[in-house]
Amino acid sequence: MTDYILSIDQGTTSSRAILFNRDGELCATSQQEFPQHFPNDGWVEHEPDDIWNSVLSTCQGVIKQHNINANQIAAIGISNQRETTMIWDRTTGEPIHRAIVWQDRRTAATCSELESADSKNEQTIKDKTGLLIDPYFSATKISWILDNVPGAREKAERGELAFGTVDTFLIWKLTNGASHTTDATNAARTSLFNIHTQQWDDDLLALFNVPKSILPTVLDSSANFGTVDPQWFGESICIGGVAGDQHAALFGQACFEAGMAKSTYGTGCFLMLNTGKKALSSQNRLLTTVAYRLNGEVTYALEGSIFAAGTTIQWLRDGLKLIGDAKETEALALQTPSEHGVYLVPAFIGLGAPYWDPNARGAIFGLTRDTGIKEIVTAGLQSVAYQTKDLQKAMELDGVRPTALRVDGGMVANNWLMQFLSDMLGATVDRPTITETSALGAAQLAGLQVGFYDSLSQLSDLWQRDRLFEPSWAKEKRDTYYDGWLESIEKVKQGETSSL
Ligand SMILES: Nc1ncnc2c1ncn2[C@@H]1O[C@H](COP(=O)(O)OP(=O)(O)O)[C@@H](O)[C@H]1O
Ligand SMILES: O=P(O)(O)OC[C@H](O)CO
Repeated sequence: MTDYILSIDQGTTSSRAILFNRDGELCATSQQEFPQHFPNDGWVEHEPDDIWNSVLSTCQGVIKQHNINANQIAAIGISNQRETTMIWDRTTGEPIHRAIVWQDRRTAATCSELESADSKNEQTIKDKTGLLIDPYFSATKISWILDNVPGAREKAERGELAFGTVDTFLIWKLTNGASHTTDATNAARTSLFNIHTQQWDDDLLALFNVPKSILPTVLDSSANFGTVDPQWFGESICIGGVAGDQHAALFGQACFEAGMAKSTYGTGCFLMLNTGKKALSSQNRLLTTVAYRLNGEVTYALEGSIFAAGTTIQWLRDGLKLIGDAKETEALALQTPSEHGVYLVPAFIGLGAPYWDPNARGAIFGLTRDTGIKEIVTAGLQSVAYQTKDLQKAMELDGVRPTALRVDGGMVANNWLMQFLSDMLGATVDRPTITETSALGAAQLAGLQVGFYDSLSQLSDLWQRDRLFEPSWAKEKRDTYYDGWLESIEKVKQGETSSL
């Protein structure tokens, strides 16, 4: 009897393995952080071996911890940090460069050149991929590796190299090189995939100078991605579900109806709204993306991507040493007078949606002689809610308003922040019992593939509320707070970007 799904959640700062049972209950979890490398200003890299070893040991860890045999695992699901780019040798399996992480800004100049080379480029990319021109996405990272690792481009032209986002790399490793695949959600974040035709796009490959031979095969999010080599867990297990972590979280939050939205507060913050079978094109610099693809049928989403959420708390802890633990932020915020007037704009690596300004940098405004640790920490928490408000406003300008906002990620444990978020949005904020929704979504996608589950409505029924936060502020109060944020944003912007 196979009783479990093993879910891998490979995130930006840590890898997690979680065992779920048929009822979607979390049975065991193991997590391992790994080093971040910052070799140059704005560069962020991961060592592929660190990613692989942390995934392997956390998977082996949960199997041992829950004292099960690997033959009790029906399938494996993978949810992963998106856009992060790896290229390896097809024969040896050796990466030819460290992974270039989604946060990395080294290709900012390449992106500006692409924009100025031809005014049509931005529109072409937007029409085909739903994305903007930004170093965030994989395409310019791939080209950078091919141009900067000696001999790489020639090898790629000869078909000797393989590209993958983290999902593809893990599938390759787990199957011992037998499967070079990805799913439609991950492909949709490369800038090379046409989200309407669901094909790698020759025009985009030419524009970004990427040879087709290095690309993986794109499958549904629930599909047979290959069989895990028995050397890793002692059994052959099917990899049945794969999705980028934000897409997996939308799925794990059971946002299956158009209008339903989730917002994940981890390292960054990503708000995704299900738009159904319609790929809604934003006029306010939000992204159009594949929510998930099942049986060849695509469900689309509108996404707002914020680069700094939990990162801000980590910076307050590790950089400024104002706190010893992220949990302390809640008690400090509770002690802070509400009219403190401090705004912290965490544009550490520029601003993401809806501003998309890679050159903006962070700042703290409104300091007085009274300002202390608690005001700065509170302003850090509030910046997360203000940025979500920016996304809500952009969505409203695009004519959509989430019917429900379900939240997840490490930061949602903070009740003060969730209440402030609800007050700032003027909307209810719904927190589920399982906040490991990326892992849950990947497990459910895998479970659908192997018959563990048979319908989306069955999965909807498994979703359970922990707590609903309701807005308590009058509009005037909300506007006063938010206006101060918008003024602060205007002061840090460097480029010609959108204004809200
Ligand atoms: N109680 C809390 N209040 C505020 N932030 C928190 C709290 N607990 C955790 N965090 C922040 O949440 C982040 C971790 O969330 P997680 O979803 O695990 O991130 P990721 O998957 O991106 O690595 C960290 O940046 C941490 O600082
Ligand atoms: O690792 P996370 O959870 O911060 O997610 C990263 C995103 O997928 C980047 O697009």
